[in-house]
Amino acid sequence: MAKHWADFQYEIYLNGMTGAVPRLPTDLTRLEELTERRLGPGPVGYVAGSAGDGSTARANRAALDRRRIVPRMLRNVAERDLTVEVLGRTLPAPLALAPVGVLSIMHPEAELAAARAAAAQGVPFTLSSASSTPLEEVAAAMGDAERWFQLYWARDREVTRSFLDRAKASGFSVLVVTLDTPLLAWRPRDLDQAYLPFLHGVGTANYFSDPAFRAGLAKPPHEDLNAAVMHFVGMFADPGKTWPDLAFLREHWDGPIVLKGVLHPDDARLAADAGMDGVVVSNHGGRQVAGAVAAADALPAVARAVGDRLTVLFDSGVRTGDDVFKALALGARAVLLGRPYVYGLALDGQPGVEHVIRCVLAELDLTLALSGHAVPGTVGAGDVVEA
Ligand SMILES: Cc1cc2nc3c(=O)[nH]c(=O)nc-3n(C[C@H](O)[C@H](O)[C@H](O)COP(=O)(O)O)c2cc1C
Ligand SMILES: O=C(O)C(=O)c1ccccc1
Repeated sequence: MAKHWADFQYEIYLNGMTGAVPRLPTDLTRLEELTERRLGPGPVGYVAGSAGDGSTARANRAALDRRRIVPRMLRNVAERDLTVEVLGRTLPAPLALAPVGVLSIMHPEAELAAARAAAAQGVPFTLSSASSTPLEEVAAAMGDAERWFQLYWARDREVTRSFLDRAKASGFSVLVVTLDTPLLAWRPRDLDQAYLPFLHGVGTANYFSDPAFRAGLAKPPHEDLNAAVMHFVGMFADPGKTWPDLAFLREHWDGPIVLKGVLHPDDARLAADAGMDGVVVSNHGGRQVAGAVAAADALPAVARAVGDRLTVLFDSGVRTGDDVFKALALGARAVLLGRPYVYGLALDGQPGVEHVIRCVLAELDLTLALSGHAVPGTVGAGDVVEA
């Protein structure tokens, strides 16, 4: 019998009767405010903030809220199984942790705590290129648990090639190439606080430890931090890239490649034509293009265009289990969870991230069951309406 994630519900009730309450609330939408109280406005501003006036981040939420689930009855949901096949591997649920850089601004154990939490729950962890911890250390903390590597596609080919080699050698299976951040967007909240973590060297661990990156420096990073940071700023992303450049990545990465930040169906078709394995329909949590289409509004057309050729993943605005359900109904095979786990990390390290994962999946399990689904695969367009 498959694991019932919903059992977490009675675990909380029964523990609560003996006076043991969860250290974090089960309403995950409260975590941002709690984190702000704990850490102050700079770090939380960076995580919670978005591009421009914040309209894209709000649109992400509105697009999910506007979809309403239409539950079906009497369909035998006694035995449920949230397992899904994604990119050739079996995941315990249609969920992975999204790549989030600079996690040390949230918690001293940063990516190590988040990766251990994901591993403990069996959920894939996606490590950002801009992690605060070198990828080899994160891999070592994960045993043989499923891990994906997010690539910021550097201007410098040798650095990119070195990252791919290192990620491969450290057992990262899926390459997630982020396309929507060739430049950092206009982010007023960070501008007004003059708060940008990587200008202090945070989130540069993979670069500063990389032989190909260091070859471009006159002095090692610890001797001239400013020069190393400016070298990073000038090369970690490349606005000059075009679709034919993907051949280089396809040539140097044997496993699945997923393009993150696709919103237009034609871009999804180009991804398939370039030999990619999947896309993440995402607007980077509203952090890149102010005024962009909500990710959930873009999802159905992308799924219709390439759903039979590519694995379609989704992020941007997912906060609860019912959001995951809605994403499945709109055409996603699985969902990446972003900010909620980052707040769980800030508030309680590894246990905080595990709490967030377990809450989302318990709620998803219950939403599926109460809507008439024993498995994610039966969820479809007919299960939601647009209100
Ligand atoms: C603080 C922060 C840092 C992020 N860093 C990265 C990153 O390094 N690479 C990347 O591909 N996406 C990054 N993202 C975007 C996430 O992967 C994801 O697309 C986004 O958080 C989804 O939106 P949501 O958190 O509102 O659900 C970052 C997001 C946040 C909030
Ligand atoms: O802040 C972000 O959204 C992001 O993607 C990023 C980019 C560079 C370094 C760290 C995070």
